[in-house]
Amino acid sequence: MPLVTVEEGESGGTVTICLPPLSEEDPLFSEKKRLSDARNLKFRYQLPVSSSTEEVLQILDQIVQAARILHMDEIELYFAEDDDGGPYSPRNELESLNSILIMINSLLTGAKTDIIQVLQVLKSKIITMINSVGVQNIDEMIIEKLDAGTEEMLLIWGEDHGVRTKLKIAHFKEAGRGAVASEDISMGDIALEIPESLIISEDLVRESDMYDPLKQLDDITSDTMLLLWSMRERYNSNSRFKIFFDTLPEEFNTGLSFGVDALAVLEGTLLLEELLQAKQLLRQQYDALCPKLCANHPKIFQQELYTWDKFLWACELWYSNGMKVVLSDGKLGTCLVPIAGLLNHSLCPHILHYGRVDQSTKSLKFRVSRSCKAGEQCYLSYGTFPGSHLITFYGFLPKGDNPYDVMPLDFDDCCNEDGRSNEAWTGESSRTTHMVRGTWLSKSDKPHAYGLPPPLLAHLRSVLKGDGIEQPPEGPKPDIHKENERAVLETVLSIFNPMLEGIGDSDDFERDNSRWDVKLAADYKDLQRRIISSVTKSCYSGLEMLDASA
Ligand SMILES: C[S@@+](CC[C@H](N)C(=O)[O-])C[C@H]1O[C@@H](n2cnc3c(N)ncnc32)[C@H](O)[C@@H]1O
Repeated sequence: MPLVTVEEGESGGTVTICLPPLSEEDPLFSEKKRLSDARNLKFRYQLPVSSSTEEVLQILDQIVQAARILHMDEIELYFAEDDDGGPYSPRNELESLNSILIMINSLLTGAKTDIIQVLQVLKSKIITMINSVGVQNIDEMIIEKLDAGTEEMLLIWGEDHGVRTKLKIAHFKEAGRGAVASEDISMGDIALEIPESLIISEDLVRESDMYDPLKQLDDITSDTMLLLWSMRERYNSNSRFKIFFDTLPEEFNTGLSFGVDALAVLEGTLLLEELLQAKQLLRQQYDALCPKLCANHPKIFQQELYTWDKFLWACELWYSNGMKVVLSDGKLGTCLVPIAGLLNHSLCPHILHYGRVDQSTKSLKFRVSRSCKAGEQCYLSYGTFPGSHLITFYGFLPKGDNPYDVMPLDFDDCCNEDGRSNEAWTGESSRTTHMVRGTWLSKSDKPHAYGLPPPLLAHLRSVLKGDGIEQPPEGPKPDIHKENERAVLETVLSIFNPMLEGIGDSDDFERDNSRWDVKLAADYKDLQRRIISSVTKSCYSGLEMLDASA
């Protein structure tokens, strides 16, 4: 789906700028519409060519606010406060600003002289804004060494097979290998291009002798077939991808490999349960598949290549390096993409979209959405994941404030006593799942916002008031009743105070000398403690404020 469509209109000395209208097919349509209406934002703007720079920038501010709403995801929308026009997250900001830049560039092509000036003012401001997203959000890693042995050979192999790159490989203290710009890469440029023929995809299993026995199994997915294929290919000295397999780590260090000490540190967190369940599921999958395949087809599935440890290694490989790609035949699948698999993740990435093979060039292009200077690490976005997911499947916590680090809250009371659901503001059945995140991320100045998400407050206010009708979080000012407010804050405290007790005080061991998993588990627990304490502190300040205004 194109992010932006361009409609140029010029009548009577006006430039018309159209953002794509909100689509009713967007599952978040009604909430985005409500928010844009509440803020009086439009998706079509008219700029007189005679406008002063100040006037142009004022309209641009409105355009940017509207684009931010268009590009909001569910979490950003859930936490959006009515007095905060953004930015909401580096991802949302980069998407929004890039979509406007694409539109302006397209308007500039063939524009008449009088409108070029207005468009240039817009363009230069947008470029400044994009650059400042990087400056404000990036936390650089420390390069340990640039020269990278086998990785260098992987790059040479790639270039011999049609890879084009403006990246070289470096080692970083915090993240192992990563990619660094070997020259200045400008916004919109392609940092890396991988021919489709180098992508490890389902087709390779279909072409192999494994396909016959595998396709006879019930319920086996293409992803699992490919995982089993990679377990053997890893040791195939004649593999076309030998150099790729040779550069893979011996150990992946994801949450799936946490030892007992690390798991003990996680006591009191939801992550402990998640990790144990994920591992148990993998073990069940292994037991159901590998022993039988090895017994029935010993020539194809050699027992020594299909041990539990090797299966777990392959799972970690696919979880931490797999990319969802739409191939040129239109099929979507999880693939391994040599060289691209060396890019690290950032909350403020350079590369946001990379999942579709270009039909005309039959290659996967990694285009930067913000510039990357020579020598800077070039980052990818792995997705909008909370820390628990990144630890489980990738084995790290990103630096900086992660807006997707949310704690879910399930409420049973989705309906009123008479059984009506609360459809007043959502237009859909009411949420049963709410969430919180660190209240330091809230930018609202409203006295009754408490740093908590508007839908959660609306839900609790209505449930505790007893009328069961939720106020639209962005709608007319909610009626503030002090006793109701107190009850809301006390309810939140009654959930989070026991959690804080359960998680306990900060572990007082020497982290720097601990194993990687124990240190990571302790960092995760600190983060959870910080989020929970921010919620309880905000509630206590809210209660104090209510007392003071009594
Ligand atoms: C796709 S690979 C990237 C290349 C990887 N650094 C390597 O040396 O093979 C994903 C892995 O890189 C590491 N990684 C990626 N982004 C990171 C980050 N921001 N901080 C720490 N580690 C990161 C994690 O170990 C993750 O599982």
